[in-house]
Amino acid sequence: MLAIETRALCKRYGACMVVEDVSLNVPQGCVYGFLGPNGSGKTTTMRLLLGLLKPDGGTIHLNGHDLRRHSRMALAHVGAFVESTSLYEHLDARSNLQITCHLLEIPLADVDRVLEIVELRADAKARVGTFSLGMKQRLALARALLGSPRLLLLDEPTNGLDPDGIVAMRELIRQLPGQIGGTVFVSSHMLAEVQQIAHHAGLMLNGRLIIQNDVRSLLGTDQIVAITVDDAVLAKAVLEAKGMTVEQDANSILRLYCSDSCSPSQQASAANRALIEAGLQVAAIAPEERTLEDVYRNAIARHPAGERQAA
Ligand SMILES: Nc1ncnc2c1ncn2[C@@H]1O[C@H](COP(=O)(O)OP(=O)(O)OP(=O)(O)O)[C@@H](O)[C@H]1O
Repeated sequence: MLAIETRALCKRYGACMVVEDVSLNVPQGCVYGFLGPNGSGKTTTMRLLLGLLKPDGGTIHLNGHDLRRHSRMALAHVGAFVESTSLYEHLDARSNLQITCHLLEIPLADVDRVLEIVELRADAKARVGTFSLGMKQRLALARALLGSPRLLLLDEPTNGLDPDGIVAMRELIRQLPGQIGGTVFVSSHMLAEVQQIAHHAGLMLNGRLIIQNDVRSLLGTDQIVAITVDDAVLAKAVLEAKGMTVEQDANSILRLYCSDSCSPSQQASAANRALIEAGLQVAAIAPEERTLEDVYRNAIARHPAGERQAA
């Protein structure tokens, strides 16, 4: 059973389709990074998942329950913060959480548990108006954690945070699946951040989910070998004469594009041998690490929706 499963989810505003044919597969127990530039449809999708918006087409299942038919069961173990989080600034952190407990009929004892998780226990009696943005975000996260949800939806939790706040939130999110025994679905446009914490990722563009996979597969086995050599022009000619595909960048680093029939390490050895036989000095030769940013840029370049956006 998936934590979130949507099929052909659609939402339009007027004539504009802002979520189109989105089929999410979010496994249990993972951090799922829901990525995309501003306006790509992430928040709208999250509002659909929470039943705050009605879809124009498609289905949503949360923890195996159909959101349309059995919304109470589907949302029973879901916590969220979506967009600007409203906190009572004139009250202290504990009181803010207690109000939510009263509203949702959650035992007050849960307040200490969630304050502990977000590391705000020492500030429980401080007025929220005096909190930094990072502390407010963590308090909003604490509120979403009340009632022990098994699925947590977080919309841009690092928005507006300074570097320290981003690191603190990232570390919190990384640990959440273990702490809640469940799944964290987190939207962001900060790909490098998400790459550090997400096991799975989905990439949105112009309302469409253009890629979805586990992060390891998305980053793939390295298919490019970077080579630093004393004479890049000669080296390129030597490798091309051996039938290899090579490009030279502005810093005279060569990129060897590996063929499917050979692993990157085999190609690296073959290239190294050829260069040394040609009397060249190889300073460095190693598979190049890909990032989610690379994956995303490639996908946008290849995808028709990306061409529309670029036009
Ligand atoms: N209530 C609305 N009425 C009309 N259009 C809307 C409404 N809400 C969102 N949109 C449009 O839907 C598209 C997707 O917006 P959405 O907020 O879902 O994107 P997003 O990926 O979350 O962006 P951001 O990262 O900026 O929050 C945008 O073009 C936006 O202008």
